[in-house]
Amino acid sequence: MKTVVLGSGGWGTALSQILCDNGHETYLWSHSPAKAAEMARTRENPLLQGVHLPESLHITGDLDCLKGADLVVSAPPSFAVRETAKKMAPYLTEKTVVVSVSKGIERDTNLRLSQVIQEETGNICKVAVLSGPSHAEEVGIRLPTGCVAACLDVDAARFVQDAFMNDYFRVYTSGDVVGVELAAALKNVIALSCGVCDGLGYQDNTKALLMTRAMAEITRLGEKLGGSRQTFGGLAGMGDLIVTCTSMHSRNRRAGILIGQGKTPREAMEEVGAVVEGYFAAESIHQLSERVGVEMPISRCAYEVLYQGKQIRGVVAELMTRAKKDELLETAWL
Ligand SMILES: NC(=O)c1ccc[n+]([C@@H]2O[C@H](COP(=O)([O-])OP(=O)(O)OC[C@H]3O[C@@H](n4cnc5c(N)ncnc54)[C@H](O)[C@@H]3O)[C@@H](O)[C@H]2O)c1
Ligand SMILES: O=P(O)(O)OC[C@H](O)CO
Repeated sequence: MKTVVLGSGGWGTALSQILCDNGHETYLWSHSPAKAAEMARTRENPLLQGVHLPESLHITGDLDCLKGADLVVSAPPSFAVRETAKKMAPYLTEKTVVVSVSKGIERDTNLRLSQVIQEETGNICKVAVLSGPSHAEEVGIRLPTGCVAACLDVDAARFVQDAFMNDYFRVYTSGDVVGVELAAALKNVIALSCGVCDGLGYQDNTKALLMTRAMAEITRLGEKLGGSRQTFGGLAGMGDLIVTCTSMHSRNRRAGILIGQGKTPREAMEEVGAVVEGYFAAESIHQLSERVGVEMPISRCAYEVLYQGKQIRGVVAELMTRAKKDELLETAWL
């Protein structure tokens, strides 16, 4: 079949390689024609160092590659999902499946990214999401990885599973689009916070405390917004939280380390040099949790440090000395 990946960051590029490996006619589109030409010439993406892209991969800056596509992968950073969806819309038919792989929440509207795509494409096509513990750097060198393909339409979820699954990329299906998408966005704020702990010199006890209590608050908000509890204990939830909080591949964690060492959020993001979704998601999550009345102490503290200039050590002391709780009463997700 014909597949098109829109967005040539590390993740779009790694996914386009899987689709090539699986024998699909695959196009990787970059919003920068110059960048597309350079990648086509070198067969490399500087964001995915050491990976030589398959000769069968078509790399282009021309949106006409979308003509007749069976599967379209939406892979830009969250801030560009709406403009990318507007661009793809004229090419879609009722047979096209669009799969969103970006991890975030749209600023201003606080919509999930599949909702943004659905808004811009009408109900022409089916929209699925693909998420899980999956750093592009490792998928790029074909290390065993697992993800979840979620769609309300079971056939579309299976279609995505079939398109991507192979001996190094295992895909499970799910009907919980809301949970899978929220888990992806929410964990980025926690990965950034784990990085801050590293930057401060805190060690393993602190990070285990942070990750475990973060799961409780992520699940609280996710369920309130319509996600299934089980999803947060699965690959897209716990799995992605673990990988992002512990890996040096994580841009969110790396930005957090720099902030913990004293850099401002802006300086940290510039130094990381790739999209740090957790910074943007922190604001949306703060607004969403306030709107629906869900307590999220860790995410709120991250918001206060990132957007209100609160002192990190003061915030940590505040978290540690919150009102006393009973763990079983407070850990409904278990
Ligand atoms: N990198 C990963 O391991 C990984 C894994 C899973 C999900 N994701 C998610 O995928 C999304 C993309 O991340 P990434 O790591 O591929 O990005 P990246 O940081 O590697 O690169 C960002 C890319 O976005 C492109 N871009 C910038 N403005 C654009 C626009 N207006 N329209 C289209 N493209 C534009 C740039 O050309 C650049 O190539 C993010 O939401 C991220 O959370 C990333
Ligand atoms: O590099 P990060 O922090 O954006 O994380 C990438 C993926 O979400 C890991 O699954």
